[in-house]
Amino acid sequence: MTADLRELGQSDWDRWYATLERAFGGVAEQPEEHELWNSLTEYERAFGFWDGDTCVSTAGAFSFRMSVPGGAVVDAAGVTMVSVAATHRRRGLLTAMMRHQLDDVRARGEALAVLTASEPVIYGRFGYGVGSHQLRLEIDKSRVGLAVPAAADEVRLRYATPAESGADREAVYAQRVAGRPGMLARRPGWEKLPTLDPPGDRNGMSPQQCVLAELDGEVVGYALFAVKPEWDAQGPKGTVRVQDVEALDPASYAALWRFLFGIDLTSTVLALSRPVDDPLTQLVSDIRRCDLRIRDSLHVRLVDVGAALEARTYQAPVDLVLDVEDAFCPWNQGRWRLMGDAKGASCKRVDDDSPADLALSVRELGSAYLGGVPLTQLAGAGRVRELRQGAVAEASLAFGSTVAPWLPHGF
Ligand SMILES: CC(=O)SCCNC(=O)CCNC(=O)[C@H](O)C(C)(C)COP(=O)(O)OP(=O)(O)OC[C@H]1O[C@@H](n2cnc3c(N)ncnc32)[C@H](O)[C@@H]1OP(=O)(O)O
Repeated sequence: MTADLRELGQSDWDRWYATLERAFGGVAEQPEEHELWNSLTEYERAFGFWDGDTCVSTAGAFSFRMSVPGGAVVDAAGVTMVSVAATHRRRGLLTAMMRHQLDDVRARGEALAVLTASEPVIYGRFGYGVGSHQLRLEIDKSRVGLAVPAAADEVRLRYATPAESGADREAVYAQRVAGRPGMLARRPGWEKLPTLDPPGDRNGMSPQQCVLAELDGEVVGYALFAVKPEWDAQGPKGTVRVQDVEALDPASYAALWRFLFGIDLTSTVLALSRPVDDPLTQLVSDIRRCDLRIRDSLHVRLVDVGAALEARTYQAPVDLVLDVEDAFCPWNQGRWRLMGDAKGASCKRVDDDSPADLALSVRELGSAYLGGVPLTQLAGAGRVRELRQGAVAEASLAFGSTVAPWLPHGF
């Protein structure tokens, strides 16, 4: 087999994207999805292997800005649309694409690459670690109450169409980004993603609905959701599927959830992706009846260890030498001295013979980077080696985040 890696040309998008769709089972997306992903494709960052005239693999990246612990919003390559045709699988095409892409990310000066994986086993070999998780909640409303603060009564709720509420929702979202690591600042065009709602994908759900929360005439929160009406011999048993809830204050947040729980003729509230520290889990009266499930969300790769570790801040003062193993991006391999605190950090190569305090691979650094996976946990699994007593605890405290990282939507 000879296949050439080519940058994506404008006229090749349909064939290129069809290769991706086929690798995901061959069910064509709805026209609205095609149009959106076509408009968001960054052609100069999209490529694939071609076997003659046939596209046999795809990959791309988005030029994201992502929040990191401390509140900075930094460049990150959002790896996306990765596929290899089943006719060409397990011959190294993915590996070749990852090589090409990580070299390109480095050349662009982006210190981080991030992705959501179709299967979590794929990307560890390329230095990605699971850096954030998401909660799924399926709540039996008949058994679960909400302890809503009295101030929620001051919040006014009103329906708005998803389209007409776009500017208000984006303004709220934008204010939330810096406060939670792993959130993406949405560039123009991306505001369409949360309200992408092709009729062919609804499976009995209503079109997407939106409710805005207002305090003193200002929009301070929103909920995007859909309702699936269902009935059986005992009466109504519909489902409220929550796509997103964001609010700028606790009262508005609780008021929005109270609204979602109160929708008539429904018995279940289903939230597919919430942060693992979602205050909702403290509002509910019976956590067991929320059927919590946790799964991996954002996979994080430090492409430039020094620049990435300098881009975030640290919860507690830290001064450590890290011995980093990175076979796929050998420019990161070796010892780095990290000094930092809540104000800033420096991370430089160690040229002298200073001994390392911790030994870990770049994959573990990716897991710990956003503050969602404690280094103590990774050490407990034998994935971080403590070379100086106490170093794991010091590093774990410093790398932590007061707010759990979370990615609100896929890409
Ligand atoms: C960010 C995103 O877009 S995620 C979406 C990823 N895409 C998909 O899941 C679509 C369906 N799957 C595919 O298209 C392909 O199977 C891919 C892209 C996952 C893998 O492509 P391939 O070209 O077969 O991978 P490649 O041959 O480079 O494999 C490299 C190594 O990873 C392993 N590997 C690749 N895919 C998988 C997998 N799904 N599960 C376990 N191991 C895998 C291979 O066995 C190989 O291991 P080895 O080096 O020990 O031999």
